[in-house]
Amino acid sequence: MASRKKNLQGLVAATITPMTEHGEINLSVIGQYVDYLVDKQRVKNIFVNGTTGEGLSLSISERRLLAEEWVTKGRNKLDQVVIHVGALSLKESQELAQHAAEIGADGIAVIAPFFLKPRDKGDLTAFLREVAAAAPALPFYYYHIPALTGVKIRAEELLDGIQEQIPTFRGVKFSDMDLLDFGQCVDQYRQRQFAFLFGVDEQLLSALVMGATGAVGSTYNYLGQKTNQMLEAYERKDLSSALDHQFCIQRFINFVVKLGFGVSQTKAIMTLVSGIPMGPPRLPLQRASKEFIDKAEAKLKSLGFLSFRDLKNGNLETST
Ligand SMILES: CC(=O)N[C@@H]([C@@H](O)[C@H](O)[C@H](O)CO)[C@@H](O)CC(=O)C(=O)O
Repeated sequence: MASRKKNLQGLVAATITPMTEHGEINLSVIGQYVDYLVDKQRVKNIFVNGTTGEGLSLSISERRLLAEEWVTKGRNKLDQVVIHVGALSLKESQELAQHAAEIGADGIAVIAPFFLKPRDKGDLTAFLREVAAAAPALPFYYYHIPALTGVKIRAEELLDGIQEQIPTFRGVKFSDMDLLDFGQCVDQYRQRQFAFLFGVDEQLLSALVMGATGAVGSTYNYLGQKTNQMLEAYERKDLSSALDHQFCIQRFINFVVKLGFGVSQTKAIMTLVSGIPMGPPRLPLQRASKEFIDKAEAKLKSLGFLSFRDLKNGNLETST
């Protein structure tokens, strides 16, 4: 049986994988990264080797090393470390799941295999069940991200009967804009105490209204503090303040989306805001352009998201 640890809730940062200028994973900054999330962003849960972490662009041994480092450095500091173990190969996914259990991770998540795809719910459930079985003591989350996997099976459909197939099933990480599907997951399965983790940061307030119990996302690396303020306002039923916070977050995301936003740009923004070097992305992704970085920096400053006191290695010029 999966441990009855407290449900994964609140903000979960989808961690970036720091890399050296030569494109190797850079484990040396992970301790600093954990402290930054906890102390500066008030984010105490992480989701490792997912989309933002370029998990599918890493080798299995790199994924193992990263998982180990995050678990080790997060010990006694973070609440939960969830490792994404999805892969195209069932064997690799099972190996990573087993490894996550061995190193003491708090949970695993899996995306749908996206090259030879499951045709229907039955195929997908069968794959997920085999991965979950490799780590029978770990809470299991389905990572629903149809725009990237191309697997369009609705989450609501998948959740029907899933615990009978996967006893360790604990929730869904829902990275899609279909609030009808999300709302119906909550409506039909909340009595099961599942975690409903929303993954579209710019729409989180709407998902909270629908019953989201937490959120996993890339922007919580550097807008965690701001998003926590929104969660607190929502919690005390101050919808007007919650909306102000959401709109402010949207102003930034809308701005960068128009410039072209993805994992490379997330790495550049996190480097700017935290002062911790995230390095370049791995091919086929290309570095964010200087033009993007300059514009993002100006926007961050204008929205008050850059605090110069926090900069550790002088990545930025001094403000005027
Ligand atoms: C497609 C994508 O990368 N979505 C992000 C969001 O956090 C996204 O960056 C944010 O909502 C801005 O659009 C997350 O859902 C991804 C995520 O949680 C992960 O890295 O595994």
